[in-house]
Amino acid sequence: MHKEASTMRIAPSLLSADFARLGEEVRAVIEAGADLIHFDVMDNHYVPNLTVGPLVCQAIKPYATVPIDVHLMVKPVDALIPMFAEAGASIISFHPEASEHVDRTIRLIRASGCKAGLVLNPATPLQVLDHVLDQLDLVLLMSVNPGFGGQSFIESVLPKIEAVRRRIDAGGRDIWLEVDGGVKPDNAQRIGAAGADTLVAGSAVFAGGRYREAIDAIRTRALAGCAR
Ligand SMILES: O=C(CO)[C@@H](O)[C@H](O)COP(=O)(O)O
Ligand SMILES: [Fe+2]
Repeated sequence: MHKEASTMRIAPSLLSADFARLGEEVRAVIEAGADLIHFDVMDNHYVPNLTVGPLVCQAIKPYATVPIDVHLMVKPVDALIPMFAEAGASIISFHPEASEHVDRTIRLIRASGCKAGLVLNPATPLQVLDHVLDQLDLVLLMSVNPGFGGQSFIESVLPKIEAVRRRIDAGGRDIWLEVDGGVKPDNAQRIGAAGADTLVAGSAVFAGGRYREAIDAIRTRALAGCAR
């Protein structure tokens, strides 16, 4: 299935939420129109930062009436997959550099009942998709180097989004194309025009405190880009 112009999912990243009130934050962004909850897991090994694990995913699950989109920035990755599936993840994405056997890790995610995503850093070549794209439910393109919220969007990722969109459309399967890092109302139109259908936004949603305004602005501008 090719991208429909009306599809633009917004996934607020909890990395910029108030961690003392995570359940309420999850509820608030869903009420404000979030389609997914993006849950960033960092291990201070694959990336130089440390966040949260399956226990916290399990704790927010009762508040999450939309799918939890787990972004694993951990190495090694396989042992955590069944734990996150058990904790309520709907989508689990990982970085190919963090797995010795990418095909096996994708199969593990799907066998655990979750949708599988592969995450490409800004400098990761598209060739990593070559033999696995038809097994994926989602491709996540990083538009910052992973590890921190609040960084600036790396413009050179735009042609990469276009290239992945072409590959997905050529394959004819419904694979989501998610973009993560530095997404703001200001650049959402260009990201939508390049072919993304799912946008992660952390600081842009949580920093201003006006969740609905921020989510609506990102979605409206991204959809305007699709319509061009
Ligand atoms: O995975 C990551 C960072 O590694 C992201 O999900 C960020 O948390 C997004 O935050 P903003 O760039 O939107 O502030
Ligand atoms: Fe992320």
